[in-house]
Amino acid sequence: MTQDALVTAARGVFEATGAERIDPAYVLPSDIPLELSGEAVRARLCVFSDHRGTEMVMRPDLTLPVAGQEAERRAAGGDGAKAYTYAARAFRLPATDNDPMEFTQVGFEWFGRDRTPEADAEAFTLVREAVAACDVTPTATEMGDLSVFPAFVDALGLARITTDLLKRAFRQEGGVGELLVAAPQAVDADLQATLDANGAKAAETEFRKVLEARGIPMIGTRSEAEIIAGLRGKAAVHDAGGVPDAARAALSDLAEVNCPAAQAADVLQQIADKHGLSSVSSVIERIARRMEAILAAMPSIADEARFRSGFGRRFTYYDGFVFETFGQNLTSRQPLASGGRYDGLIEGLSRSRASASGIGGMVRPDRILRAKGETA
Ligand SMILES: N[C@@H](Cc1c[nH]c[nH+]1)C(=O)O
Repeated sequence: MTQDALVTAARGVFEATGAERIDPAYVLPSDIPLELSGEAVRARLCVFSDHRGTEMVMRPDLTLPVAGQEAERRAAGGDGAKAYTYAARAFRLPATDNDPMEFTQVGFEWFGRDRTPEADAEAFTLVREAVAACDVTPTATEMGDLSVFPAFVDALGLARITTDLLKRAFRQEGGVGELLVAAPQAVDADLQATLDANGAKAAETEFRKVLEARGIPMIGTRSEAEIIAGLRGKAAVHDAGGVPDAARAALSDLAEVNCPAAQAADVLQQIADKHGLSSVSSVIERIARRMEAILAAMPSIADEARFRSGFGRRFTYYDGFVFETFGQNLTSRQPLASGGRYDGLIEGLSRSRASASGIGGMVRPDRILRAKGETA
């Protein structure tokens, strides 16, 4: 199959559901993708300035502009359940030699449907139908659920600042490992003025002085405000003597979860029982029901899918089920299909003028071609 034939095949699967075709804005103000992409994607955004010097960005995926358009529609009074489908170009700076800067994603986004585990399963199996229509054999699937870590943290009953810090750290590259050491390091002395500064602007000024004194340029993908918030949290946790032992033990067990997806609910339940965290049971129940529905529709997935507690940070907008599917000739950073749930995105993009559940998924025909050992 040529790449065009793959696009047609995948698109046919999504259009057969009755979803509306959409081709939203190519160019977005950069603040939206900057906030909502995880660090891995953020570093790869194609950014430029318009005539006023405002930073703009080429859409790094379709979920963001489709959700942006849907947020506008809902903020203007539109409602109901909506399903969209696209076969459209997205843009990211290549992470490897053989990755293109511009590529096609064929996918769908559903808004305003019930937030059920059965809907998660339906979205997953629809993506897999598109993969099957492309006649490629997946080699592996990774699953995760971004509501698990926050639920465990909440169940631990920690001080608010520690809870916030842990949740934020989970979303960042490197994860929470650094926070789970027994005796956390104090924040360096030269950063004290930043911590003591009054107000965000003053803190940023102090922070820039430290960077200058140390000769460090701001080249990372985290903003100054984010770094300072992280420093504040770390200092507070250090002052409090670190994350309490019982919480560290529970979160360390959680961080290690990497098992066949069909066992995920049981494995998580054992950790919850061991550490006496009964309030996570509804999240676990949801994972069990979702997997049951996926297995009922696709029994063969049992051998292919794994569940990892730390999985799913590529986009910050995900807040529930997430998955990626891989094939031959692709690295672990090059899924040929992926998707997930983002129930908070419409509310975020509309600045709370609207809210609606969201879930979607897509396939990448260029990678499917590679997985099949064919060239464009
Ligand atoms: N936009 C995601 C895939 C997705 C679609 N809908 C939900 N998730 C990506 O590019 O990886």
